[in-house]
Amino acid sequence: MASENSACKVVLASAIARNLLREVSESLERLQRSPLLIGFLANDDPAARKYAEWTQRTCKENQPGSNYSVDDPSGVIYRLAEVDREELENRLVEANNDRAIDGIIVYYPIFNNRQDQYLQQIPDITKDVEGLSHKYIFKLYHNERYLDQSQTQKCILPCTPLAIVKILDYLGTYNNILPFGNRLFGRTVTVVNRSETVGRPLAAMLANDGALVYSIDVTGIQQFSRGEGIKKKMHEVIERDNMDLADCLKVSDVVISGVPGEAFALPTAHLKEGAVCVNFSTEKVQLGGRSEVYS
Ligand SMILES: NC(=O)C1=CN([C@@H]2O[C@H](COP(=O)(O)OP(=O)(O)OC[C@H]3O[C@@H](n4cnc5c(N)ncnc54)[C@H](O)[C@@H]3O)[C@@H](O)[C@H]2O)C=CC1
Ligand SMILES: Nc1nc(=O)c2c([nH]1)NC[C@@H]1CN(c3ccc(C(=O)N[C@@H](CCC(=O)O)C(=O)O)cc3)C=[N+]21
Repeated sequence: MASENSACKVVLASAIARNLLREVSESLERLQRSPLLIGFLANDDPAARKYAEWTQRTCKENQPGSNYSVDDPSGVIYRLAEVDREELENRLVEANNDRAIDGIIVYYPIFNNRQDQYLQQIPDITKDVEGLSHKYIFKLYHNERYLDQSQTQKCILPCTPLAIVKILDYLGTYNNILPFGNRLFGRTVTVVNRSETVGRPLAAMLANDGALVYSIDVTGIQQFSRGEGIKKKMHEVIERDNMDLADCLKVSDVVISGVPGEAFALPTAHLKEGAVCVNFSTEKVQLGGRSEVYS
């Protein structure tokens, strides 16, 4: 977050991503063959098309070495499938049965109604790269990190909440003296957004990691936490009708915003000294502003 205050530091996500991309290419090199990711585009949504282009670009950037070629790819191979939305369900079933396909991504919205939730459940869980299968979502909320008893298969987490976790880990918000799964103990976080794709899973993940989280949306404030001394196995949610955004900011070590549109203003005067601020919205956050902007 930019400021003339010299104690402030702006950190770009690209610097954080560099280390992670190295990890990705190292693990790709250990594979017997390059994984194939198929992206299904079945709408005219410009944001979805952009996201499909970004997926393709990221796959190319993850080629080990610089001599990537379509004929000799080594890394993640990406195939874009532009399909009619009425055909999508059958194409997904085919992709599930096709042993050459390792990962499936579907660009939403398709029908922009509950049929999209139905479609989310079609990709096989072993190919669902976005973690949209109900089993993954259930495990996220229930703080179960593995698919199997012997803990060999980690659950897939939604990418934007996971990216924010990685950012906070890089910045030292995770206390690595504590055991994994409890490393946010003692931290207070405000998340301004409670969408089903980002804000709500993020609040749950941070609370499951031990944080006290204030989750803010247009309807009000909820507290996500594992209770006093993080004694509970998974987070619980309590309505916090008595609090406003300023109350949350004053006690938060971390503030995460993701409000769509350009109008949202973060009342920076209420920020705690040394607070870490992350914005995942496509639009910039206005700085300053009144404390009751969320309502
Ligand atoms: N960087 C990334 O990877 C991603 C970025 N985005 C961006 O993040 C933003 C949000 O995306 P979604 O969560 O999908 O949007 P959404 O529209 O589904 O949800 C918006 C959330 O913000 C809350 N909200 C809206 N105005 C508010 C206000 N004034 N005060 C407090 N809460 C308010 C709503 O109640 C809702 O919980 C968009 O700009 C989107 O483009 C979304 C997904 C990934
Ligand atoms: N199954 C599915 N999953 C999605 O995650 C999904 C989707 N369908 N359909 C389309 C929307 C749109 N979307 C965005 C991703 C990044 C930014 C974003 O903000 N990106 C960065 C830049 C990213 C870059 O340049 O690599 C930015 O604009 O600053 C916004 C929006 C995800 N979507």
